[in-house]
Amino acid sequence: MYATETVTVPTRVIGLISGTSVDGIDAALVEISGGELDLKISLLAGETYAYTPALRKKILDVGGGLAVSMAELAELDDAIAIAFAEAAEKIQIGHQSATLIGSHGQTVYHRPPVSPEISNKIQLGYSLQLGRGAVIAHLTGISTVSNFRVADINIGGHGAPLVSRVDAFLLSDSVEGRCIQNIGGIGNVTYIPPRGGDWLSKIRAWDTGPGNSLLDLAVQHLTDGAKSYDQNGNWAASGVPCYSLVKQWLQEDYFHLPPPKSTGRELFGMTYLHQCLKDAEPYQLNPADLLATLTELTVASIAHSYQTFLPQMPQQVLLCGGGSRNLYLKQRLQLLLPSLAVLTTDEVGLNADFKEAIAFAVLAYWRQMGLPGNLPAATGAPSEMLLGDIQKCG
Ligand SMILES: Nc1ncnc2c1ncn2[C@@H]1O[C@H](COP(=O)(O)OP(=O)(O)OP(=O)(O)O)[C@@H](O)[C@H]1O
Ligand SMILES: CC(=O)N[C@H]1[C@@H]2OC[C@@H](O2)[C@@H](O)[C@@H]1O[C@H](C)C(=O)O
Repeated sequence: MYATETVTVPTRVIGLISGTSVDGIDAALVEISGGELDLKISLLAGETYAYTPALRKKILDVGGGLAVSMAELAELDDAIAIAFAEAAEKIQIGHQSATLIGSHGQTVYHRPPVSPEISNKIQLGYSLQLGRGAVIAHLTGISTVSNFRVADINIGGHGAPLVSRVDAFLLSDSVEGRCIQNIGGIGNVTYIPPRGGDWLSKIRAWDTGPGNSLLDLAVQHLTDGAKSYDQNGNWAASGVPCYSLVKQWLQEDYFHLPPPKSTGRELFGMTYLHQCLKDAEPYQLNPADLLATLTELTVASIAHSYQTFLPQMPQQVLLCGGGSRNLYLKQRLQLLLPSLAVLTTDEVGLNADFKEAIAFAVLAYWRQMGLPGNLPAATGAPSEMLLGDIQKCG
């Protein structure tokens, strides 16, 4: 991989994503300049716009395997695109208009590829993000890049994680080695050695496994849907983890699979939680202990993956995503990784809540400039690719 520097005029770009938590559309209005090594961003506005409860339920049902007709699927695709276009309109209020949108859309299905090392029946991956770019472009009048994962998947990659190339150019440091750890519904990491020499070729990235997905589902289960998550991890903090269960759960095949690898709610979803609840029955855990144990699984799977798959331990872990607001989880991760400083990306100047939305703004900007968006070491693709379809407007 080689990297470019480019003289550019700052471009105003909107990044949009709804992640695996399906908690709403993250929108970031960003001013971007430079190419790769000289990439610069300035976040002008960031907001999360909740889906209507009906739309959220439909997305979770379809993502969870509910059979729908093709007409219903098309209707859902359009409804998501309309919600994304509304988010793009709202985030610009009080600001100069953007000239480009990068929209990740809503993942409703993700199947990693089957590689020759795993089976002789090779199979390309499949990843479906709803919320067509064409509808967003027509409604907003702004050229829209979408469908980011397909080009990487079509040549054998996982199509994820895609934020890693952006992490590399926005969050590398000349002295400290860093792990950028997103804790959304699913967790992912980008390992970045200190800048210099052949640092780019040493970057590694993969999906670490569950982020908040099992925790959120457990909270909903324990409160009969009255609560959707454990704020700041307060409930879990009042419990005690059951280490025998954590040890048993860490035997999950996914945690032992070498990177590149990706996953989703298809694995770490409702069926998985039900199995965890069944495994927990003999221990008669109270709700707080159960949440503490599931939190421990998230942090232990992250720490285990660093110890197993990183070429070298970094000096810092920079957390981002909603899980970075879970103080108990952060504290537990620090205990498991005592030699590293566990911080958030906010502490190095990049908003931890909107990093993914910012990343898709940058990916759209690179697409427009003709620069690649994937990192083969992260996705397993054999080469760098231009990512996303451009839907021009006007
Ligand atoms: N203050 C908080 N305390 C504890 N947990 C929080 C807090 N704020 C957010 N979260 C957790 O973060 C989750 C949302 O995280 P985020 O928006 O990063 O996920 P996502 O982007 O949908 O997922 P992914 O990165 O997998 O696509 C919530 O569902 C909740 O579990
Ligand atoms: C298929 C899909 O949407 N995957 C997400 C998901 O959420 C976290 C993890 O799993 C991740 O790697 C990926 O998203 C981020 C934005 C990425 O591609 O970098």
